[in-house]
Amino acid sequence: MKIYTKKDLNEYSLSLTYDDISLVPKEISQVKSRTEVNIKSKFLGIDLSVPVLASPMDTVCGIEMARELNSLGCIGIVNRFDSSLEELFKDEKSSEGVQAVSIGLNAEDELLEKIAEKNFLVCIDTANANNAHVLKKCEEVKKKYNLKVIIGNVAHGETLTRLVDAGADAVRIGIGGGSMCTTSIQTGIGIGQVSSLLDVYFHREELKLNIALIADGGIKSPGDVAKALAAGADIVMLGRMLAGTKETPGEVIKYNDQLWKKYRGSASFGVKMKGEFIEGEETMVPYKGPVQNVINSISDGLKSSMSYLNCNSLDELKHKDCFAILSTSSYIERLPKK
Ligand SMILES: NC(=O)C1=CN([C@@H]2O[C@H](COP(=O)(O)OP(=O)(O)OC[C@H]3O[C@@H](n4cnc5c(N)ncnc54)[C@H](OP(=O)(O)O)[C@@H]3O)[C@@H](O)[C@H]2O)C=CC1
Ligand SMILES: Nc1nc2c(ncn2[C@@H]2O[C@H](COP(=O)(O)O)[C@@H](O)[C@H]2O)c(=O)[nH]1
Repeated sequence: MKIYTKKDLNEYSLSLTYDDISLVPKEISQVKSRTEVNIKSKFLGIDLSVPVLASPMDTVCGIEMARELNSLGCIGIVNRFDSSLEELFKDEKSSEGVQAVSIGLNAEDELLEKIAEKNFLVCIDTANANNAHVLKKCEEVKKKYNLKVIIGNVAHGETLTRLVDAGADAVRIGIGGGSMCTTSIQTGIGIGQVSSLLDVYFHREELKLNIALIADGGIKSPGDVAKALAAGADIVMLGRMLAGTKETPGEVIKYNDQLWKKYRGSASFGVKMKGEFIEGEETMVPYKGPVQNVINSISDGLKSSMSYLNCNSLDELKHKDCFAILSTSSYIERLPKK
């Protein structure tokens, strides 16, 4: 069987996603215990214990989630759709423990000044970073307020230099791959998440650009987190994996003797409240309890993956370069059976 490097995968004829690839352990690991594996990193100057960002969706990240993730050594980006941003600036105490917020293209100076006072990380939350108006907003936020800026999304690395020139510090990679996403069905846009990530990764490396890469959408398990980081992401952005946890905004609902919480796309009817350009769905997900359980499971899975691959740091994982492409049967074989 061929062992693929990132470059091989990037040149593969078909677009690939997480379920198409696997990591291959092929050397003697020197790791004595998974507890010793170091998964610490820095993202735009912030120290992380686990390289996870919560997506700025209204059923994923409000103030409570952002605070809890901060205390767990991750980052939660407060969403722009509900009343969270208003609450955040109510008084001095309300923004304690929060590090990042999202804004739309129409964000005004009044809001940006408050954000700048707190020196928050700003995510310009749009579907398409390859848009002149998004780049203009990015330039404005950088020039006027000199904040760290995340923009997105992109599916390909072709325009990466333009994003960097506009001042972007990080980019969300992935169009059409989110679990609530109907963009591909509605528009025919988007490729597999792994191929998107690799393409942007190689553009960054070849052009020696200084921009952090966020693998955003389609990550379903700690194993997918490991694959995304091995494929070149600096951090992963999660929606579905964090949805349903105690700290997400929204009520816990009892139905058929089971507990549920709502999860919906930012371009769903429920968020937009008008029937134009709907590119997202809405669902109920089982209640999962504290988000700490999810983060612990990601931390364990990632450390274990790195131990198999003889990696002691995330930087080593990024340079491991040992992937397989899975046949459909070998993908199915790897799933637990009843
Ligand atoms: N990762 C992904 O694949 C996607 C993610 N999303 C998420 O949903 C959120 C809400 O999306 P949505 O309200 O549709 O749009 P955005 O919030 O991204 O809209 C940003 C602005 O861009 C304009 N625009 C022009 N062309 C497009 C386009 N092709 N897609 C989207 N906007 C466009 C919009 O105006 P007008 O509406 O008048 O055109 C709007 O003024 C996004 O912020 C993003 O987080 C949405 C779609 C895809
Ligand atoms: N096309 C759409 N994409 C959306 C929408 N809302 C969010 N998103 C994207 O999905 C990820 C989360 O993905 P998941 O697989 O972890 O659930 C999020 O960060 C956005 O990039 C939407 O309505 N339409």
